Amino acid sequence: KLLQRKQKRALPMPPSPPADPLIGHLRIIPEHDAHLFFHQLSKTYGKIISLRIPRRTLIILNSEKAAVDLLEKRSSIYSDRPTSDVMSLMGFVSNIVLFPYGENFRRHRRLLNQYFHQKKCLSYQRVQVQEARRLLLNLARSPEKFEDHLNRYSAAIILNVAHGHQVQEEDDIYLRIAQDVEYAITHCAPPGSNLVDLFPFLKHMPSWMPGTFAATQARLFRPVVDRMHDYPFEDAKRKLAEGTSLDSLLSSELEKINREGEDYIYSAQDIKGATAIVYIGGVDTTFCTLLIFMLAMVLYPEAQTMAQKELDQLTGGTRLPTFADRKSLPYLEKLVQETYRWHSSVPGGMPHRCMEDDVYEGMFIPKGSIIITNIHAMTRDEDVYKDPHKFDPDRYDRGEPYTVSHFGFGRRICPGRYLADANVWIAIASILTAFRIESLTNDAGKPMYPSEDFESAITSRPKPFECRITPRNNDLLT
Ligand code: HEM
Repeated sequence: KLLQRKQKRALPMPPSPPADPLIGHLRIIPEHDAHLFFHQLSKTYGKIISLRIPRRTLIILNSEKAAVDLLEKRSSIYSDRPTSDVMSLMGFVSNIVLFPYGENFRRHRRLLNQYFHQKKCLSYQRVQVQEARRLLLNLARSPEKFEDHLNRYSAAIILNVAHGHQVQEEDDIYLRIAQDVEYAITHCAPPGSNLVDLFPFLKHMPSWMPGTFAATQARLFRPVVDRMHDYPFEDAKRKLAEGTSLDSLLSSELEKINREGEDYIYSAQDIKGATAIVYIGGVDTTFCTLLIFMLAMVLYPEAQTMAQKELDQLTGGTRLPTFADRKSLPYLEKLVQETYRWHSSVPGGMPHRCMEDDVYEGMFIPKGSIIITNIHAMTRDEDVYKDPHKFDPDRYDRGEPYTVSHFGFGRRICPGRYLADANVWIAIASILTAFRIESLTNDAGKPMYPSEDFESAITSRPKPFECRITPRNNDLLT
């Protein structure tokens, strides 16, 4: 075994750009849009790259094949996560995203699977259809606020099925709490990417030391994060006592805690953590995907026309689509898949951690390496997709494959993917049936196309843009 280990360690690591002494590649890794930088590096150094920063090795995977070969086919050693001190300081303590691979991870995964496995998600279709209709009415009423409406849609479904809460038209307290938490997360930087995470010892330094900014911020934001965990739980307890609960993850779990008490395998803390992460993992990702779809429709009107023709043929223009129609809408399916591929809403993926020394294609991957799944590079891989920057649903007729990377990999694959995919599909199908989405025009009637710019933290969305959203058939909007 010792010999094997020595033989592995004698192999070269994946290629890297030149490094500085001591700090390695720390200086060249940008704080923002690292996925673009890593993609660029892959053009010079190959699709698997290693970077060194103090106390850590990063292995960047820029190809879907490598990610599947390692994170899925060897999932028993690639399903760990690097720790995030910032997120723990902020109060995300019972949060599956941050759990190392082990018993707690498995317990939480089982809990989420109970509520979000493929068949269970069929029971949420009624809520999804109802929220899609409300989305259309909101878009008809104030099309210029399309961002707000898409955000509300994405939140309303999660809050209904996970928290048992029905979003209010005005000033909803759940949305307000979530907004505060979103602000907190974006101001503390994504896990693994800031100084406190790279040098965990910094969090014990006084907060005036340079470089400890994120830790101070994290502590400041703690009450906001605590509220996201505590408020829904207390609210659900109250509703259960009053007999006014809606069926949801939270109400079912509370009933089990009440029934089984201390013997129940999930504690109040577990349930609070699970509902919080379903919100954090599920709302912004869905919202960003829908914004990406809107931008694609403005920039690629022909794809939109094709999808609308297909929808009109099926529905006769007299009704809105339902989930039962999905199989009969092949062009729409390609358009949805192309939305996932064209621009991923989680372009840098979530980091995994390798638990054993490993060898892949003759390259050594040391135990403890952080594995970055560069989904952006995978879905824009020129060896797989012709003109990858182009939004082109017809590419799949030429034999190009649907991407499998947008929901991540292996035992860490997104547990909410069935719910998410249905949220995205019914929203897109409904919007395209009811509205035409177009660029604004200048005084001479020429289209003023928005630029294809994105802003990214963990999730990525188009920079704010304007468009014209006009009803195609008012009868569908009553
Ligand atoms: C279009 C929407 C969504 C996208 C693009 C998306 C994407 C992802 C990705 C890329 C990961 C990382 C997987 C990995 O580590 O390899 C992930 C993890 C996760 N997602 Fe999603 N997601 C979406 C919606 C949802 C929804 C609706 C939920 C909740 C119901 C959810 C809950 C989670 C959780 C809890 C994790 C962490 C899993 C773990 O660490 O084991 N996501 N998602």
